[in-house]
Amino acid sequence: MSLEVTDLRIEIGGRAVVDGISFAVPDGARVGLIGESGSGKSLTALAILGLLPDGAVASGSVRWNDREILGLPDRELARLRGDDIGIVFQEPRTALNPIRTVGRQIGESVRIHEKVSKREALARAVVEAERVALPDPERLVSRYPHQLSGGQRQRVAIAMALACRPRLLIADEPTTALDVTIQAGILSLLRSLVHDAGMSLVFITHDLAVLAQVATHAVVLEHGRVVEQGAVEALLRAPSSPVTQALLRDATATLWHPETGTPTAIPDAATPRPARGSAERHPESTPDAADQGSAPDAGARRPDATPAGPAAAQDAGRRPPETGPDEEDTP
Ligand SMILES: Nc1ncnc2c1ncn2[C@@H]1O[C@H](COP(=O)(O)OP(=O)(O)OP(=O)(O)O)[C@@H](O)[C@H]1O
Repeated sequence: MSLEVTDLRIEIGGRAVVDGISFAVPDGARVGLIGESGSGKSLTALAILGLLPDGAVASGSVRWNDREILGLPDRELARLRGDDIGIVFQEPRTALNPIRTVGRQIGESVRIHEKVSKREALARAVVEAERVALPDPERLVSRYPHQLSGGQRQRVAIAMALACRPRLLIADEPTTALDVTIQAGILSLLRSLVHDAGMSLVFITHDLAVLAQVATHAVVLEHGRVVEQGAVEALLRAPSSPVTQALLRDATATLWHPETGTPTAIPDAATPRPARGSAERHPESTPDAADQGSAPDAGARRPDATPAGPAAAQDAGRRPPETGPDEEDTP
């Protein structure tokens, strides 16, 4: 199933905040929307999902599986969200209901879309929690969001988004609110889940280094317009627009010191994947200790403490950082 956005325009108060954006996400593709704050990334995603704020008017075309979905009635869009298209937002705290157990919340998305009993939904919640590598899923489903760490909450939000096996996942800055070590674990999980399910991905970020870890194609936005798009590898090697060049400078600063590393060595989603059976293809087999809790020493691998060089960057992107077992359930 493919997504095609053509000449999308969004006006708010007579101002064109998204001004003729076009891009395609073929079946199974992983596309990043990248740009500075205010470039129109989130509104583009919200328009695709039919979730634009009041006062925003969209025109152009959004085709999902060859069907026009821009302007569909709310009821049909609601069915599409969850059934076909999953969503993960930046701040899991706001996506989760603080007074409901996480099991009930994961199960709820299953119940709404698959009309199963409460008991079945809870059983599915355990399976889904396991799928996103949450520790001790049987016990975890009876906990409340505030009892989990930030990384665990984001895993719950991902489980909710994927519970009904959507064909497209839209993730809007899903790791921006997380510590850099936790970020790596979530990115690796997302990449594995999307790859293993053959899902398509639209990943929104302002960080080219993050984008390079999950997407193979990037659409660069500025002031609501596409300034450049192409394979991530090509953009990293030869960014043509000043915007992409600036994003690349910022990205390299995020992960390693540019004077000792080369930008093309940013962990790259196009890099061949390890053989089946490895931890990366089966994230559930190796719970990522780094985001099982807010590790007291999590800052030890913040950008300024990260060893310089591409190897360090690759390390940050691919290997679950090691932390002690006593960090596991710390909220
Ligand atoms: N509800 C709103 N009312 C008025 N203007 C809005 C609203 N939402 C977004 N905008 C404006 O639309 C433009 C694009 O916003 P959008 O949130 O899509 O940008 P973004 O690239 O996702 O930025 P960020 O990375 O900060 O989330 C910005 O100029 C923003 O100020």
